[in-house]
Amino acid sequence: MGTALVYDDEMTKYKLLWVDPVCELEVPERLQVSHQALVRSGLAGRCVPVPVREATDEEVLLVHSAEYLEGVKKTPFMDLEDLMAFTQQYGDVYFHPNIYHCAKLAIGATLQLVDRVMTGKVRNGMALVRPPGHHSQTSQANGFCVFNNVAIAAQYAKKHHGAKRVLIVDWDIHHGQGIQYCFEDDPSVLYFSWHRYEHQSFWPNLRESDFDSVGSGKGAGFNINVPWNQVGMGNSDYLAVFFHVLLPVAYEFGPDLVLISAGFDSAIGDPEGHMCATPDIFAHLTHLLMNLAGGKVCAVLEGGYNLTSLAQSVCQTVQTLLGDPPPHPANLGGPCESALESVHSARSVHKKYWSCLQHAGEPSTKTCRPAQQDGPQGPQSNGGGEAQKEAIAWPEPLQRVAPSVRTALVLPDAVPCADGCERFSPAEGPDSMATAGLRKHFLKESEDGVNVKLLYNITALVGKMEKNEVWHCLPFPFVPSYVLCVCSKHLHINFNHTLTYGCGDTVGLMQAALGLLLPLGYQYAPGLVLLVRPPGCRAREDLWLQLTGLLQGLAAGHTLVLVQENETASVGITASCLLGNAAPSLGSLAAPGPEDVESFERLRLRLQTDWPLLQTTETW
Ligand SMILES: NCCCNCCCCCS
Ligand SMILES: [Zn+2]
Repeated sequence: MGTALVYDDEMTKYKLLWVDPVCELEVPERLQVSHQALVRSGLAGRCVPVPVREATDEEVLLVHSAEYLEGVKKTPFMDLEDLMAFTQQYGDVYFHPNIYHCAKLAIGATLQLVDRVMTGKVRNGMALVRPPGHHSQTSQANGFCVFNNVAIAAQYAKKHHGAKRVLIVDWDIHHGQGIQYCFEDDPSVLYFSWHRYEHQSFWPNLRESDFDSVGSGKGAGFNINVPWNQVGMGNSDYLAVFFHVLLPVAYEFGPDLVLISAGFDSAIGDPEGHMCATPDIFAHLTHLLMNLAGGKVCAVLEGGYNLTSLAQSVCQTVQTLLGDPPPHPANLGGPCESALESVHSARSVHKKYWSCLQHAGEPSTKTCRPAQQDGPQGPQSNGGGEAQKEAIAWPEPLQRVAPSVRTALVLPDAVPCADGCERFSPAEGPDSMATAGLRKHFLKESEDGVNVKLLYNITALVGKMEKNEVWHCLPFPFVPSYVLCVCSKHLHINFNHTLTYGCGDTVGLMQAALGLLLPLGYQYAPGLVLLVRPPGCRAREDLWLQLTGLLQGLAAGHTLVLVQENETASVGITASCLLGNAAPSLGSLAAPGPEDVESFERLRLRLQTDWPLLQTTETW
């Protein structure tokens, strides 16, 4: 199944007709540069093009009031004076004779995407739209938004596709208050948003954007706000929130659809965000969501006002939706103190609603630490609207070149090759340092009779992966069961980092994968991931497929999965996972067993000093 791309340049045909320094950022070029970047990189050509359509009144009314819709309907016939007057009643937004048409196309594009994903015509996709939507509310436009595209899409998916649980991930740098208000008391829609907040001093300056707005009534626990109280947040801060707040809850929630309010003003260089996360991080954020909901992920453009980082981030997102493994994550350290405070606050206020957070600490009674002079990544201009003094530069994301063979299988002749894969012939070609290292190690082990021929094949495969000729492979059969990460600097297998972690059940393993293995792996930055399925894991096939999917975020996707002799049946589904197809949904996860929680916490606390991406609370 493919990846849909929904775009129409009609949505570039409105713009600001008067002087307004707040709104001048929201320009038609935002959509043009994003689409052109997708075309030039060849990514658009790999997507399934899906036409836009206008939303019907009924679809607009899923979220907005009739009187608001009636008012907006009049704007195409207004002259400049009336348009300015009409605009005055709302905040930080502008109208144009063609914006009503474009706003209906933005909803229609989003719903076209939802239709194709929910009916299985495509696996996932992206809608490149403007005007954005996440700030607009029942009866008002706000923050460049006229209709709430993503909120309407969630209601539409429930009503027309029987979606029971919809997860909305809003990674835009502004709080999508319009979405929060829409689902405040609705437990069928889990809304997650991080946003620049600076203790309510950043727009839209709302008290209800803070971490203690958790939803109300039956919706309590289904609204998660992670406020950024400093600018300069980077890749490690974003990943820490995914590993320790969003993903554990998302897997417990078990959505049947994921909508991403994909705003890229949270990327480096953005005049609104003032953050430092690089465009490649959106490849990882997208990847980490792609095994939820059986892979049904719809990304919908919201903000993003630096045309360079916007275009690069859109490409990173779409290339990952297409199934290409993300690049090696760049310069990961631990999250900064301010980010840790935000992570801790969100976890502690939600521990009563989500069993995966049951061991989170209590809300910190500490007053917030005196603000550092500089943001975590050095000096940033501190004003919301201040123009950045020095132009921010960052390296262009590296080309993510797809090797000729994506997944190779080393199988006994009797076992049929899974479709889409290549059967790998035994080792040939000169030993690289890497394969020599592996060979030396494995041969040392060969006293206990492990299949030496197989080992040669494995080491040859590693050599091919190292030369990026093959991404994944599935040599088979194999005996021992341990997972080891092979570091990327030079190949040494450092068993100090072998992490043995016994789990009672699937839930415990899944939470350990999210809160321990992934942060550790991302920080360790291995050159190769060797995933060995222990005997008898057929019983947890879906869990192992989740792990196989998630771990492809490491080592630029170079994954070696070793399968037991008696598990021929799992070769096909494992190969499918290595080919980029989503793992089957786990559904909603139950509570992890207390003993699992105990051992998980003990291990995390022991390791977090050396591996700061494991931290979930501030260290002071
Ligand atoms: N000082 C007021 C700044 C208002 N900025 C509005 C930004 C809307 C972003 C939509 S993603
Ligand atoms: Zn925004």
